Amino acid sequence: MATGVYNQAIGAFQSNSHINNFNHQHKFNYIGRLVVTKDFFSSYGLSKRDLRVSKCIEYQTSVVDSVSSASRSRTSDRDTHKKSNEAALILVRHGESLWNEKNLFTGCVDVPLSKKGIDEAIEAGKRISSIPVDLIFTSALIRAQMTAMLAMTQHRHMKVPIIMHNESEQAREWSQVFCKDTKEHSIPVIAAWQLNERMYGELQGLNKQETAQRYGKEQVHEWRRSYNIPPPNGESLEMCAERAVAYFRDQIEPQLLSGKNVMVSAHGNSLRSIIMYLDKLTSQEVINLELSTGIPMLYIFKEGRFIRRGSPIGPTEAGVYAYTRRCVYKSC
Ligand SMILES: O=C(O)[C@@H](CO)OP(=O)(O)O
Repeated sequence: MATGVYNQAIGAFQSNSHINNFNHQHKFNYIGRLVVTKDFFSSYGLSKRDLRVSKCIEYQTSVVDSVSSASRSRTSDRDTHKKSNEAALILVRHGESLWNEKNLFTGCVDVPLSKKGIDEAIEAGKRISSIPVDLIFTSALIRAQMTAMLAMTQHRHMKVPIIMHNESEQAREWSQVFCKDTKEHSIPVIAAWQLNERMYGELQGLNKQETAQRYGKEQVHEWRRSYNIPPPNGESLEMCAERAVAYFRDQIEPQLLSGKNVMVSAHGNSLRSIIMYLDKLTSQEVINLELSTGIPMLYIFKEGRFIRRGSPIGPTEAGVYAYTRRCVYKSC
């Protein structure tokens, strides 16, 4: 296996001013630390010369696309000729919701993004704007759907995300698109309840800080972060994982296997359970896994394995860490 190893993690997951400067100076955006095979390069029609962009890396990554308009017009060709058995998986927790802002337990309550959440979703879109996306999965909740849609407004391919309505024969029939070219410039979006936030039971709508004062920090921490202890009448992470990971394996993995690049826009706990599966975390390790709102995380799927990429390395980048295994729990 011819493999280029990129040792320096800088780039698309750093601050946006950095990204903008970087894009201005170079033809390509890029995604931090990557292991990319030769096949993966050629599958997007990128040459080694095209990919020489930074003193910090040898080559560019093939999941990253050229920003030039000429290259943009070649995108569909490139996609058509894609033969690689590698695919990109982008996971993004929705931007801040109006209830995150108020510090309320949200769970399956369908709350929209706050102003800050909208900005976060747009910033998330900038970070992934050079990664071709073939298919989007979101939860059934509006905050995840808004995040996916807003993120895609920033994408270089300018494809239009279209929600697939599979709830009835009529819904399928009535939402058909009859132009091949228009279809090619669209990205199907599949909304699935299985990717919803874990159901928080009787905590939904309560203030997190007041709940910690009432029941004690430790009890609330147990409800929020233990693996198999559910909040009153709610789902534990284990229960959430049963549906979210099953959905991921049955519906999302086959798409990656077929070479499609997939974005999943979902929630703190549904994504924690999926990451637990992808990174083979133990039920102890997942306790310390925290996800930031609106920070995309990139995985490369190759030969049945998920290779995690994308979180920047270095103390100065703490503000944009997508997630950290070791975090200090804060009762907020
Ligand atoms: O309220 C919720 O639904 C979740 C995510 O915001 O909270 P927690 O941080 O407890 O997982």
